[in-house]
Amino acid sequence: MLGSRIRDVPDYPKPGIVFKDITPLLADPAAFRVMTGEFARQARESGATKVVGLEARGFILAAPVAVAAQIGFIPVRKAGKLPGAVHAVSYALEYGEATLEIHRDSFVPGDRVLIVDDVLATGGTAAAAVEAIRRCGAEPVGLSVLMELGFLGGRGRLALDSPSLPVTALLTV
Ligand SMILES: O=P(O)(O)OC[C@H]1O[C@H](OP(=O)(O)OP(=O)(O)O)[C@H](O)[C@@H]1O
Ligand SMILES: Nc1ncnc2[nH]cnc12
Repeated sequence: MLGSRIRDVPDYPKPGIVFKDITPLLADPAAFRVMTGEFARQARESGATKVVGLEARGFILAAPVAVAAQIGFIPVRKAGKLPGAVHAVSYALEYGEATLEIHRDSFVPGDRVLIVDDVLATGGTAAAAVEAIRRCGAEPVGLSVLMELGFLGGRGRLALDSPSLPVTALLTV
């Protein structure tokens, strides 16, 4: 049901990339509710005390999870968007390079953090988020994504740095 709401867009944003467009899913309230409920269940089962969303599509998915699971939402933003003191991590993703940032004071001691995003491709973005959270002194307890592009090896890449981090995908291609 969720898979039928994701649209393939060939050659976007670059030739050779098949872009997984989640906007049809976001426009379908039943599908959005199913997805949010599944992520919220994972948040509860992992004992997460915070949900991190990755700008920009990750924000849309993670914010309702935080509300449903009744835990705080923490934004990881692209460089230059957060007003406070930040930790910054640069990384490569399937179709480019970027720097993400997180407020240094995002967490309290003992916080357990579930990262929520739409797509796990090469794993560069997720690995950078894990590093940023750790630099803040908090513990990542899971990565939950809507769709994993298995052929790009993101899960294996994450396992190199974080062998015990549970990675859960609602859909895998
Ligand atoms: O596994 P990777 O190869 O790192 O790719 C996955 C990331 O790529 C996309 O983010 P993008 O930077 O395009 O941001 P957006 O949400 O602002 O479109 C997607 O939302 C993931 O965060
Ligand atoms: N193929 C893809 N589709 C959508 N988002 C992505 N992020 C990285 N690769 C992607």
